[in-house]
Amino acid sequence: MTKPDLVILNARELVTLEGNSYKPKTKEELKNIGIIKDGAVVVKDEKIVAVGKTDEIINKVNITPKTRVIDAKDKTVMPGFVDPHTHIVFGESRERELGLRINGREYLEILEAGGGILGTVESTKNKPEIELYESAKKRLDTFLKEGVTTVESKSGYGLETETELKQLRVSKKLGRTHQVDVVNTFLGAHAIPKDYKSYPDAFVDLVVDEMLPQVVEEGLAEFCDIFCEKGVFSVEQSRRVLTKAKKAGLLPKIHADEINPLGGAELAADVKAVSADHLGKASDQGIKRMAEAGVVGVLLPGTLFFLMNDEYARARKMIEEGVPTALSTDRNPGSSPTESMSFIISLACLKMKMLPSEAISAATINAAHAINKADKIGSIERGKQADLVIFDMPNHEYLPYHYGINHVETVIKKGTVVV
Ligand SMILES: N=CN[C@@H](CCC(=O)O)C(=O)O
Ligand SMILES: [Zn+2]
Repeated sequence: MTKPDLVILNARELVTLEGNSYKPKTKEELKNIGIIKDGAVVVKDEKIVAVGKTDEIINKVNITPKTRVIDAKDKTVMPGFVDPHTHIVFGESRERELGLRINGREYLEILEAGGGILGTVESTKNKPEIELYESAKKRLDTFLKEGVTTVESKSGYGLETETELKQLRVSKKLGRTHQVDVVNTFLGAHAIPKDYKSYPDAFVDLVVDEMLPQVVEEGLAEFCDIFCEKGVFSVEQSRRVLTKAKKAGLLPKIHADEINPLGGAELAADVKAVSADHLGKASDQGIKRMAEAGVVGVLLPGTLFFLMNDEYARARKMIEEGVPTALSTDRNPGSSPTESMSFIISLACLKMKMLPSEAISAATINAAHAINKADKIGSIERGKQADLVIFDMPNHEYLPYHYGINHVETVIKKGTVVV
């Protein structure tokens, strides 16, 4: 065997997630996370070149003085987490809204009154590109320490062409310069700006006729998303934006049925979206249609937790019906200010009754499918990018169990130790 750059040996549990690079895990498959006891991984030129039991690998591998050898005795090794839904490029966060919400104001009510997303729009417009870059970089640093090695990043705090493009350029630069890989999504239709309050369709015109062509022309995004919600964008407006985006070469995603059951899940199936996200109020029919169409359901329990909801998305129903489920932090300045994928996994188990194995599948290989990158990341398999995390814990079940703690000890990105 060629001389490896890095070898991890003796992992008590090596959680490979193997076998689903071309199709996301559904139903029973979610529980099967491909654990190798006393596992080893071999890395060469940023890629995984061998995976197996330590005693088998050690006989095959040609360790040289240049090989970095990591002893993972008593540790658990997993693929880097993939976060398929974030809003990390923004001006200011909105901690003042916490007191308002504790006193009974609703999230959509705050938005209606010009706060919420619209408040962040103001602070984002006024920030120079370099400041947006520096603050988002810090968020990526935190993600990396939490074991997240790829994130999707949305615009949506501009709501006019110049600021939307500014956010996407910042995000793209982060992808080039930061160790965390960043995948861009255009979310020009994230809220209706104040000036368009009485003319929402005119704002949709602006999104599809002015913003979208420039985003595509500059190659600033792979996906297009929209906030389909009562008082924000209707199902028909969402259909229009996503259909146009698809024609222009961007893959559709949708913020669907987060707070009200509008039919966003059904629309996701109609337009063959890559993912439908939130789904707190998705209907039975919507769930069935998503399963048939193979739309990944990205669940964001951190958001419903932070918005003090008692009800969570019906993960068990979705799994039973065959929706490929994924998990995300939804890192943003107002409804989910966290980078902790581990905490999200705990919430998925405690509030949505997902098993630890199911939640881990949802945060790795299925999350990679939600951003169309499962051929490269999301599992520990030969030929995949060497994005690996070593956790100081005896098994995978310990992750959601000992909650609110970062168990990450070492992060390896493209074969290099970065944490
Ligand atoms: N729900 C809509 N958009 C974001 C929240 C953005 C914000 O509150 O700033 C979300 O996914 O939760
Ligand atoms: Zn979002």
